[in-house]
Amino acid sequence: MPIIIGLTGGIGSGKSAAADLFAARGINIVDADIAAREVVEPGTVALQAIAEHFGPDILLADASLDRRALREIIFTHADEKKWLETLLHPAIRTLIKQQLNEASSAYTILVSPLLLETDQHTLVDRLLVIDCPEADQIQRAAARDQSGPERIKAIMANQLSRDARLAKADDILHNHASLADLETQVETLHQTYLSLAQRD
Ligand SMILES: CC(C)(COP(=O)(O)OP(=O)(O)OC[C@H]1O[C@@H](n2cnc3c(N)ncnc32)[C@H](O)[C@@H]1O)[C@@H](O)C(=O)NCCC(=O)NCCS
Ligand SMILES: Nc1ncnc2c1ncn2[C@@H]1O[C@H](COP(=O)(O)OP(=O)(O)OP(=O)(O)O)[C@@H](O)[C@H]1O
Repeated sequence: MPIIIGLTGGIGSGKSAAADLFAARGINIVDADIAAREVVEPGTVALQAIAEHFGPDILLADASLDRRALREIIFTHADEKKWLETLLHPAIRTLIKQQLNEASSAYTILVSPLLLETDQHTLVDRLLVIDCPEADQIQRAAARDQSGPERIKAIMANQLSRDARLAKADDILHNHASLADLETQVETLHQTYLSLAQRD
């Protein structure tokens, strides 16, 4: 199996932006946030369990999950977050493993906000952390999600601290400057990973 690079970072740190730059270089990306959406699509057992637990108001008119409503609940009620994670994380892991097995590029990237908070880190060979000042995380995520800074801070409080994440990194992308600057760093790492993949 090709080497798997785990890409993680806090909300709004630039994981998707970095993953897009690796994808543009032909690298297969497995994205835990996308897997997390797939396991709750209409018709899944997980969505049915969520509707039974939180009540039918958690569904939109088209029977899909009201993600904004669930987000409000789980980041203000720790017990409900635990319940949801116990339901979803095993299903997300199974789907991620399946998608990693299907990857065919020289190396593969698993991008996940909770790589270190869950057992997903056991699926990767090397850890790439994307990092930026917390003020940038809050400003970028709030602008992207049309959400208040307090909401973003509440999510950050449920994720590993910046220092704890950096302490575990094999490689770091410093995303405090422009997207062009990020691309320069991605290109350098891409060459490193290609060399590592050839050695394997
Ligand atoms: C609560 C939900 C419905 C909110 O959906 P929404 O579309 O608003 O956000 P999205 O899924 O794009 O997540 C945005 C960001 O929130 C953060 N986040 C999401 N879930 C969690 C969590 N359980 N703990 C900490 N941070 C989280 C991540 O940084 C993520 O990138 C959704 O995030 C969810 O189902 N979370 C539980 C599953 C999970 O843990 N997913 C994370 C990937 S494994
Ligand atoms: N260096 C940068 N300069 C300006 N904007 C940036 C930069 N990096 C990322 N962004 C923007 O900031 C926002 C957050 O980035 P992105 O969505 O990649 O973060 P993420 O880590 O994937 O977040 P999440 O954990 O919520 O999935 C996006 O709108 C993105 O385009």
